[in-house]
Amino acid sequence: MNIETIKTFQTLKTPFYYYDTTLLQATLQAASQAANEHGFNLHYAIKANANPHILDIIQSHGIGADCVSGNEVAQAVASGFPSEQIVYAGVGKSDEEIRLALEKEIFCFNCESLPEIEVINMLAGEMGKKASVALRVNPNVDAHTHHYITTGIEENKFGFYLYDLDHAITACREMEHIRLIGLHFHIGSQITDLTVFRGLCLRVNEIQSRLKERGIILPHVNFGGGLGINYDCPTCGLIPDFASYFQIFADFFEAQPGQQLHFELGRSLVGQCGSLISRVLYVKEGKHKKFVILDAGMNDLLRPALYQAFHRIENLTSVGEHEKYDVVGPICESSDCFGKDRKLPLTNRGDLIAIRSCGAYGEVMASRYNLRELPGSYFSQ
Ligand SMILES: Cc1ncc(COP(=O)(O)O)c(C=O)c1O
Ligand SMILES: N[C@@H](CCCC[NH3+])C(=O)O
Repeated sequence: MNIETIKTFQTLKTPFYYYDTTLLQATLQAASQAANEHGFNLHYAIKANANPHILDIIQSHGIGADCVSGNEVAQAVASGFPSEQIVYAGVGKSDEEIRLALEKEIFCFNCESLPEIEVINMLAGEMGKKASVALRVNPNVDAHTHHYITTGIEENKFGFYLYDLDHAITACREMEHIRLIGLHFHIGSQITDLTVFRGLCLRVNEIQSRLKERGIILPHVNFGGGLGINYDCPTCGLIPDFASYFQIFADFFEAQPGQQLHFELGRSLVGQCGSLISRVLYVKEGKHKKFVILDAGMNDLLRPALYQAFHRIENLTSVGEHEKYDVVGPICESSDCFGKDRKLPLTNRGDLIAIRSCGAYGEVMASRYNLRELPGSYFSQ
Protein backbone atom coordinates (compact mmCIF):
# COMPACT_ATOMS: atom_id res chain seq x y z
CA MET A 1 0.00 0.00 0.00
CA ASN A 2 1.47 3.34 -0.98
CA ILE A 3 1.67 6.49 1.13
CA GLU A 4 -1.25 8.17 -0.61
CA THR A 5 -3.48 5.17 0.11
CA ILE A 6 -2.44 5.14 3.76
CA LYS A 7 -3.11 8.89 3.99
CA THR A 8 -6.62 8.25 2.70
CA PHE A 9 -7.08 5.47 5.26
CA GLN A 10 -6.34 8.04 8.00
CA THR A 11 -9.51 9.88 7.06
CA LEU A 12 -11.80 6.83 7.06
CA LYS A 13 -13.83 5.26 9.83
CA THR A 14 -12.23 1.97 10.84
CA PRO A 15 -12.46 -0.99 10.69
CA PHE A 16 -13.04 -1.55 7.00
CA TYR A 17 -12.10 -3.92 4.20
CA TYR A 18 -9.86 -2.51 1.54
CA TYR A 19 -9.73 -4.21 -1.85
CA ASP A 20 -6.95 -3.79 -4.38
CA THR A 21 -8.96 -4.01 -7.59
CA THR A 22 -5.87 -3.93 -9.80
CA LEU A 23 -4.69 -7.13 -8.14
CA LEU A 24 -8.17 -8.60 -8.38
CA GLN A 25 -8.29 -7.88 -12.12
CA ALA A 26 -4.84 -9.39 -12.66
CA THR A 27 -5.80 -12.50 -10.66
CA LEU A 28 -9.03 -12.98 -12.63
CA GLN A 29 -7.15 -12.50 -15.87
CA ALA A 30 -4.57 -15.12 -14.90
CA ALA A 31 -7.21 -17.62 -13.79
CA SER A 32 -9.39 -17.16 -16.88
CA GLN A 33 -6.43 -17.46 -19.19
CA ALA A 34 -5.19 -20.65 -17.52
CA ALA A 35 -8.68 -22.19 -17.61
CA ASN A 36 -9.32 -21.15 -21.22
CA GLU A 37 -6.10 -22.75 -22.32
CA HIS A 38 -7.68 -26.13 -21.61
CA GLY A 39 -11.26 -25.16 -22.49
CA PHE A 40 -12.32 -25.46 -18.83
CA ASN A 41 -15.39 -23.66 -17.46
CA LEU A 42 -14.61 -21.38 -14.53
CA HIS A 43 -17.18 -20.39 -11.89
CA TYR A 44 -16.63 -18.07 -8.94
CA ALA A 45 -17.74 -19.40 -5.52
CA ILE A 46 -19.74 -16.40 -4.33
CA LYS A 47 -19.57 -17.56 -0.71
CA ALA A 48 -15.95 -16.37 -0.60
CA ASN A 49 -16.90 -12.72 -1.07
CA ALA A 50 -20.32 -11.44 -2.11
CA ASN A 51 -19.50 -7.72 -2.06
CA PRO A 52 -21.54 -6.40 -5.03
CA HIS A 53 -18.62 -4.38 -6.41
CA ILE A 54 -16.38 -7.46 -6.33
CA LEU A 55 -19.13 -9.45 -8.08
CA ASP A 56 -19.43 -6.78 -10.79
CA ILE A 57 -15.72 -7.07 -11.51
CA ILE A 58 -15.73 -10.87 -11.52
CA GLN A 59 -18.72 -11.25 -13.82
CA SER A 60 -17.17 -8.79 -16.28
CA HIS A 61 -14.47 -11.43 -16.89
CA GLY A 62 -17.07 -13.87 -18.22
CA ILE A 63 -16.70 -16.19 -15.22
CA GLY A 64 -19.76 -18.16 -14.03
CA ALA A 65 -21.11 -18.34 -10.46
CA ASP A 66 -21.23 -21.10 -7.87
CA CYS A 67 -23.91 -20.47 -5.24
CA VAL A 68 -24.87 -22.09 -1.96
CA SER A 69 -28.15 -20.35 -1.13
CA GLY A 70 -31.18 -18.86 -2.82
CA ASN A 71 -29.94 -15.40 -1.93
CA GLU A 72 -26.62 -16.12 -3.63
CA VAL A 73 -28.49 -17.27 -6.74
CA ALA A 74 -30.58 -14.08 -6.70
CA GLN A 75 -27.45 -11.96 -6.14
CA ALA A 76 -25.60 -13.74 -8.96
CA VAL A 77 -28.43 -12.99 -11.36
CA ALA A 78 -28.70 -9.37 -10.12
CA SER A 79 -24.95 -8.94 -10.61
CA GLY A 80 -25.23 -10.04 -14.21
CA PHE A 81 -23.92 -13.62 -14.11
CA PRO A 82 -25.77 -15.40 -16.95
CA SER A 83 -28.22 -18.06 -15.65
CA GLU A 84 -26.66 -20.68 -17.89
CA GLN A 85 -23.37 -20.21 -16.00
CA ILE A 86 -24.85 -20.52 -12.49
CA VAL A 87 -24.49 -23.72 -10.44
CA TYR A 88 -26.07 -24.24 -7.04
CA ALA A 89 -24.75 -26.63 -4.35
CA GLY A 90 -25.60 -27.15 -0.67
CA VAL A 91 -26.81 -29.99 1.54
CA GLY A 92 -29.91 -28.13 2.70
CA LYS A 93 -31.71 -26.32 -0.10
CA SER A 94 -35.15 -25.17 1.06
CA ASP A 95 -38.25 -25.46 -1.13
CA GLU A 96 -38.29 -21.69 -1.52
CA GLU A 97 -34.66 -21.63 -2.63
CA ILE A 98 -35.21 -24.49 -5.10
CA ARG A 99 -38.23 -22.71 -6.61
CA LEU A 100 -36.20 -19.55 -7.02
CA ALA A 101 -33.37 -21.40 -8.77
CA LEU A 102 -35.86 -23.15 -11.06
CA GLU A 103 -37.49 -19.84 -11.85
CA LYS A 104 -34.10 -18.31 -12.70
CA GLU A 105 -33.35 -21.34 -14.93
CA ILE A 106 -29.85 -21.88 -13.59
CA PHE A 107 -27.50 -24.24 -15.39
CA CYS A 108 -27.37 -26.96 -12.77
CA PHE A 109 -28.25 -28.04 -9.22
CA ASN A 110 -25.30 -29.79 -7.57
CA CYS A 111 -27.26 -32.23 -5.42
CA GLU A 112 -26.14 -33.90 -2.25
CA SER A 113 -28.85 -36.49 -1.40
CA LEU A 114 -31.76 -38.39 -2.95
CA PRO A 115 -34.37 -36.79 -0.69
CA GLU A 116 -33.19 -33.42 -2.04
CA ILE A 117 -33.49 -34.58 -5.67
CA GLU A 118 -36.97 -35.97 -4.99
CA VAL A 119 -38.06 -32.53 -3.78
CA ILE A 120 -36.48 -30.82 -6.81
CA ASN A 121 -38.29 -33.31 -9.07
CA MET A 122 -41.60 -32.57 -7.35
CA LEU A 123 -41.18 -28.78 -7.43
CA ALA A 124 -39.94 -28.78 -11.04
CA GLY A 125 -43.01 -30.86 -11.95
CA GLU A 126 -45.31 -28.35 -10.24
CA MET A 127 -43.64 -25.53 -12.18
CA GLY A 128 -43.75 -27.42 -15.50
CA LYS A 129 -39.93 -27.51 -15.70
CA LYS A 130 -37.13 -30.02 -15.91
CA ALA A 131 -34.15 -29.45 -13.58
CA SER A 132 -30.58 -30.19 -14.65
CA VAL A 133 -28.78 -31.99 -11.86
CA ALA A 134 -25.22 -33.08 -11.11
CA LEU A 135 -24.57 -35.49 -8.27
CA ARG A 136 -22.09 -34.18 -5.74
CA VAL A 137 -19.99 -37.19 -4.88
CA ASN A 138 -18.04 -37.50 -1.66
CA PRO A 139 -14.99 -39.27 -3.12
CA ASN A 140 -13.32 -40.03 0.21
CA VAL A 141 -10.17 -38.11 -0.73
CA ASP A 142 -8.45 -36.30 2.12
CA ALA A 143 -7.72 -32.67 1.23
CA HIS A 144 -4.95 -32.38 3.87
CA THR A 145 -6.24 -29.04 5.05
CA HIS A 146 -7.81 -27.79 8.30
CA HIS A 147 -10.24 -30.33 9.72
CA TYR A 148 -13.13 -27.81 9.63
CA ILE A 149 -12.76 -27.15 5.90
CA THR A 150 -12.27 -30.71 4.69
CA THR A 151 -15.41 -31.79 2.85
CA GLY A 152 -14.59 -34.91 0.83
CA ILE A 153 -14.15 -37.69 3.36
CA GLU A 154 -16.83 -40.08 4.54
CA GLU A 155 -17.27 -38.48 7.96
CA ASN A 156 -18.37 -35.23 6.26
CA LYS A 157 -22.02 -34.42 5.58
CA PHE A 158 -21.38 -33.52 1.96
CA GLY A 159 -22.35 -35.38 -1.20
CA PHE A 160 -23.31 -38.92 -2.12
CA TYR A 161 -21.10 -41.58 -0.59
CA LEU A 162 -19.48 -43.85 -3.14
CA TYR A 163 -21.56 -46.87 -2.17
CA ASP A 164 -24.78 -44.87 -2.84
CA LEU A 165 -23.85 -43.56 -6.24
CA ASP A 166 -25.16 -46.37 -8.48
CA HIS A 167 -28.49 -46.37 -6.74
CA ALA A 168 -28.72 -42.55 -6.94
CA ILE A 169 -28.08 -42.57 -10.69
CA THR A 170 -30.72 -45.21 -11.30
CA ALA A 171 -33.21 -43.28 -9.17
CA CYS A 172 -32.51 -39.98 -10.97
CA ARG A 173 -33.04 -41.55 -14.35
CA GLU A 174 -36.52 -42.58 -13.28
CA MET A 175 -37.54 -39.07 -12.24
CA GLU A 176 -39.57 -37.31 -14.89
CA HIS A 177 -38.48 -33.75 -14.08
CA ILE A 178 -34.79 -34.41 -13.53
CA ARG A 179 -32.13 -34.30 -16.23
CA LEU A 180 -28.95 -35.90 -14.88
CA ILE A 181 -26.04 -34.10 -16.53
CA GLY A 182 -22.97 -34.56 -14.41
CA LEU A 183 -20.86 -35.34 -11.40
CA HIS A 184 -19.63 -32.77 -8.91
CA PHE A 185 -16.79 -32.90 -6.39
CA HIS A 186 -15.48 -30.47 -3.81
CA ILE A 187 -13.10 -31.96 -1.28
CA GLY A 188 -12.15 -28.92 0.78
CA SER A 189 -10.64 -25.50 0.88
CA GLN A 190 -7.19 -23.90 1.30
CA ILE A 191 -5.46 -26.86 -0.37
CA THR A 192 -1.82 -26.00 -0.93
CA ASP A 193 -0.50 -29.46 -1.76
CA LEU A 194 -1.36 -29.80 -5.45
CA THR A 195 -0.83 -33.58 -5.39
CA VAL A 196 -4.16 -33.73 -3.55
CA PHE A 197 -5.87 -32.72 -6.81
CA ARG A 198 -3.99 -35.45 -8.67
CA GLY A 199 -5.43 -37.92 -6.15
CA LEU A 200 -8.88 -36.49 -6.80
CA CYS A 201 -8.46 -36.96 -10.58
CA LEU A 202 -7.42 -40.58 -10.12
CA ARG A 203 -10.43 -41.28 -7.88
CA VAL A 204 -12.79 -39.63 -10.38
CA ASN A 205 -11.24 -41.74 -13.16
CA GLU A 206 -12.08 -44.88 -11.15
CA ILE A 207 -15.63 -43.68 -10.60
CA GLN A 208 -16.07 -42.87 -14.28
CA SER A 209 -14.77 -46.23 -15.48
CA ARG A 210 -17.18 -47.99 -13.14
CA LEU A 211 -20.04 -45.93 -14.56
CA LYS A 212 -18.84 -46.53 -18.10
CA GLU A 213 -19.17 -50.27 -17.51
CA ARG A 214 -22.86 -49.56 -16.94
CA GLY A 215 -22.93 -47.53 -20.16
CA ILE A 216 -23.14 -44.23 -18.29
CA ILE A 217 -21.16 -41.20 -19.46
CA LEU A 218 -22.31 -37.85 -18.11
CA PRO A 219 -21.42 -34.73 -20.11
CA HIS A 220 -20.23 -32.53 -17.19
CA VAL A 221 -17.68 -33.04 -14.43
CA ASN A 222 -17.25 -30.30 -11.83
CA PHE A 223 -14.15 -30.44 -9.63
CA GLY A 224 -15.27 -27.71 -7.21
CA GLY A 225 -12.74 -25.32 -5.74
CA GLY A 226 -10.15 -25.52 -3.01
CA LEU A 227 -6.97 -24.03 -4.44
CA GLY A 228 -5.16 -22.40 -1.51
CA ILE A 229 -3.30 -19.12 -1.16
CA ASN A 230 -0.11 -18.10 0.62
CA TYR A 231 -1.20 -16.60 3.94
CA ASP A 232 2.34 -16.73 5.39
CA CYS A 233 3.80 -14.52 2.72
CA PRO A 234 1.12 -12.84 0.61
CA THR A 235 3.68 -10.91 -1.42
CA CYS A 236 5.44 -14.19 -2.37
CA GLY A 237 2.24 -15.45 -3.97
CA LEU A 238 -0.02 -12.57 -4.81
CA ILE A 239 -1.41 -14.44 -7.79
CA PRO A 240 -1.87 -18.18 -7.21
CA ASP A 241 -0.35 -20.62 -9.68
CA PHE A 242 -3.49 -21.29 -11.69
CA ALA A 243 -1.53 -22.72 -14.62
CA SER A 244 -0.09 -25.59 -12.53
CA TYR A 245 -3.44 -26.20 -10.88
CA PHE A 246 -5.38 -26.60 -14.14
CA GLN A 247 -2.54 -28.55 -15.74
CA ILE A 248 -3.06 -31.30 -13.16
CA PHE A 249 -6.61 -31.86 -14.37
CA ALA A 250 -5.47 -31.74 -17.99
CA ASP A 251 -2.76 -34.33 -17.25
CA PHE A 252 -4.46 -36.73 -14.86
CA PHE A 253 -8.20 -36.62 -15.49
CA GLU A 254 -9.32 -38.95 -18.26
CA ALA A 255 -12.07 -36.88 -19.82
CA GLN A 256 -14.54 -38.77 -21.96
CA PRO A 257 -15.11 -37.46 -25.50
CA GLY A 258 -17.07 -34.21 -25.39
CA GLN A 259 -17.06 -34.05 -21.61
CA GLN A 260 -16.88 -30.52 -20.17
CA LEU A 261 -14.91 -29.72 -17.04
CA HIS A 262 -16.01 -27.12 -14.49
CA PHE A 263 -14.23 -25.46 -11.56
CA GLU A 264 -15.57 -23.33 -8.72
CA LEU A 265 -12.78 -21.26 -7.27
CA GLY A 266 -13.38 -18.87 -4.39
CA ARG A 267 -10.42 -18.10 -2.14
CA SER A 268 -7.76 -18.20 -4.86
CA LEU A 269 -9.61 -15.55 -6.91
CA VAL A 270 -10.28 -12.98 -4.18
CA GLY A 271 -8.18 -13.88 -1.13
CA GLN A 272 -5.09 -11.76 -1.68
CA CYS A 273 -6.80 -8.61 -2.91
CA GLY A 274 -8.42 -7.79 0.44
CA SER A 275 -7.06 -6.44 3.74
CA LEU A 276 -8.86 -5.58 6.95
CA ILE A 277 -7.77 -2.12 8.08
CA SER A 278 -8.21 -1.13 11.72
CA ARG A 279 -6.91 1.35 14.31
CA VAL A 280 -5.09 0.64 17.50
CA LEU A 281 -7.30 1.65 20.41
CA TYR A 282 -4.88 0.83 23.22
CA VAL A 283 -1.57 -0.81 23.93
CA LYS A 284 -1.84 -2.69 27.19
CA GLU A 285 1.01 -4.19 29.15
CA GLY A 286 0.33 -7.51 30.86
CA LYS A 287 2.63 -9.33 33.25
CA HIS A 288 4.05 -11.55 30.52
CA LYS A 289 3.14 -9.81 27.30
CA LYS A 290 1.93 -6.69 25.58
CA PHE A 291 -1.42 -6.50 23.86
CA VAL A 292 -2.30 -4.37 20.88
CA ILE A 293 -6.05 -3.82 21.14
CA LEU A 294 -7.67 -3.05 17.77
CA ASP A 295 -11.01 -1.57 16.92
CA ALA A 296 -11.57 -4.64 14.68
CA GLY A 297 -12.77 -7.84 16.28
CA MET A 298 -13.59 -11.43 15.47
CA ASN A 299 -17.00 -10.21 14.31
CA ASP A 300 -15.18 -8.42 11.45
CA LEU A 301 -12.82 -11.27 10.62
CA LEU A 302 -13.71 -14.67 12.03
CA ARG A 303 -11.04 -16.87 10.48
CA PRO A 304 -8.38 -16.64 13.23
CA ALA A 305 -10.93 -17.40 15.97
CA LEU A 306 -12.69 -20.15 14.03
CA TYR A 307 -9.79 -21.99 12.42
CA GLN A 308 -6.78 -20.58 14.26
CA ALA A 309 -5.99 -19.19 10.81
CA PHE A 310 -2.77 -17.23 10.30
CA HIS A 311 -2.99 -13.81 8.65
CA ARG A 312 -0.06 -11.43 8.34
CA ILE A 313 -0.42 -8.31 10.43
CA GLU A 314 1.32 -5.07 9.49
CA ASN A 315 1.57 -1.68 11.16
CA LEU A 316 1.01 0.81 8.34
CA THR A 317 1.97 3.96 10.21
CA SER A 318 4.89 3.17 12.55
CA VAL A 319 8.39 2.04 11.64
CA GLY A 320 11.53 1.26 13.59
CA GLU A 321 12.35 -0.99 16.50
CA HIS A 322 10.25 -4.13 16.84
CA GLU A 323 8.44 -5.66 19.79
CA LYS A 324 6.28 -8.73 20.27
CA TYR A 325 2.56 -8.25 20.80
CA ASP A 326 -0.62 -10.25 20.96
CA VAL A 327 -2.95 -8.49 18.55
CA VAL A 328 -6.52 -8.71 19.82
CA GLY A 329 -9.98 -7.23 19.30
CA PRO A 330 -12.56 -5.71 21.64
CA ILE A 331 -14.99 -8.66 21.72
CA CYS A 332 -15.85 -10.43 24.97
CA GLU A 333 -14.18 -13.71 23.91
CA SER A 334 -10.64 -14.91 24.54
CA SER A 335 -10.56 -16.30 21.01
CA ASP A 336 -10.88 -12.72 19.74
CA CYS A 337 -7.21 -12.72 18.87
CA PHE A 338 -5.72 -12.04 15.41
CA GLY A 339 -2.20 -13.17 16.24
CA LYS A 340 -0.01 -14.10 19.17
CA ASP A 341 3.58 -12.94 19.69
CA ARG A 342 3.60 -10.95 16.47
CA LYS A 343 6.65 -8.81 15.82
CA LEU A 344 5.55 -5.25 15.02
CA PRO A 345 7.29 -1.88 15.14
CA LEU A 346 6.71 -0.11 18.47
CA THR A 347 2.99 0.42 18.26
CA ASN A 348 0.88 3.26 19.65
CA ARG A 349 -2.72 4.29 20.01
CA GLY A 350 -4.03 5.54 16.66
CA ASP A 351 -1.69 3.46 14.48
CA LEU A 352 -3.26 1.86 11.44
CA ILE A 353 -2.99 -1.93 11.22
CA ALA A 354 -3.53 -4.05 8.11
CA ILE A 355 -4.50 -7.70 8.37
CA ARG A 356 -3.59 -9.21 5.04
CA SER A 357 -5.11 -11.89 2.77
CA CYS A 358 -8.65 -11.14 3.92
CA GLY A 359 -10.42 -10.97 0.55
CA ALA A 360 -11.94 -14.44 0.95
CA TYR A 361 -14.22 -15.48 3.81
CA GLY A 362 -13.57 -12.14 5.53
CA GLU A 363 -16.23 -9.50 4.95
CA VAL A 364 -18.78 -12.12 4.03
CA MET A 365 -18.45 -13.86 7.41
CA ALA A 366 -18.69 -10.65 9.44
CA SER A 367 -21.47 -10.46 12.00
CA ARG A 368 -23.02 -7.98 14.37
CA TYR A 369 -21.93 -9.92 17.48
CA ASN A 370 -21.83 -7.60 20.51
CA LEU A 371 -24.13 -5.38 18.40
CA ARG A 372 -21.14 -3.96 16.60
CA GLU A 373 -21.45 -2.26 13.22
CA LEU A 374 -20.58 -4.28 10.14
CA PRO A 375 -17.25 -3.23 8.59
CA GLY A 376 -17.35 -0.95 5.56
CA SER A 377 -15.53 -1.57 2.28
CA TYR A 378 -13.32 0.58 0.06
CA PHE A 379 -11.67 -0.09 -3.27
CA SER A 380 -8.46 1.08 -4.89
CA GLN A 381 -9.08 3.51 -7.74
C1 LIG B 1 -19.20 -26.58 -3.23
C2 LIG B 1 -18.12 -25.59 -3.11
N1 LIG B 1 -17.52 -25.16 -4.23
C3 LIG B 1 -16.52 -24.25 -4.19
C4 LIG B 1 -16.05 -23.75 -2.99
C5 LIG B 1 -14.94 -22.75 -3.03
O1 LIG B 1 -13.84 -23.21 -2.40
P1 LIG B 1 -12.49 -22.35 -2.36
O2 LIG B 1 -12.83 -21.02 -1.81
O3 LIG B 1 -11.63 -23.14 -1.46
O4 LIG B 1 -11.97 -22.30 -3.74
C6 LIG B 1 -16.62 -24.20 -1.79
C7 LIG B 1 -16.08 -23.76 -0.49
O5 LIG B 1 -15.28 -24.45 0.10
C8 LIG B 1 -17.69 -25.12 -1.84
O6 LIG B 1 -18.29 -25.54 -0.74
N1 LIG C 1 -14.83 -20.18 5.50
C1 LIG C 1 -13.69 -20.99 5.30
C2 LIG C 1 -13.74 -21.87 4.12
C3 LIG C 1 -14.96 -22.66 3.98
C4 LIG C 1 -15.28 -22.74 2.55
C5 LIG C 1 -16.72 -23.06 2.29
N2 LIG C 1 -16.94 -24.46 2.05
C6 LIG C 1 -12.40 -20.20 5.44
O1 LIG C 1 -12.42 -19.09 5.84
O2 LIG C 1 -11.34 -20.66 5.19
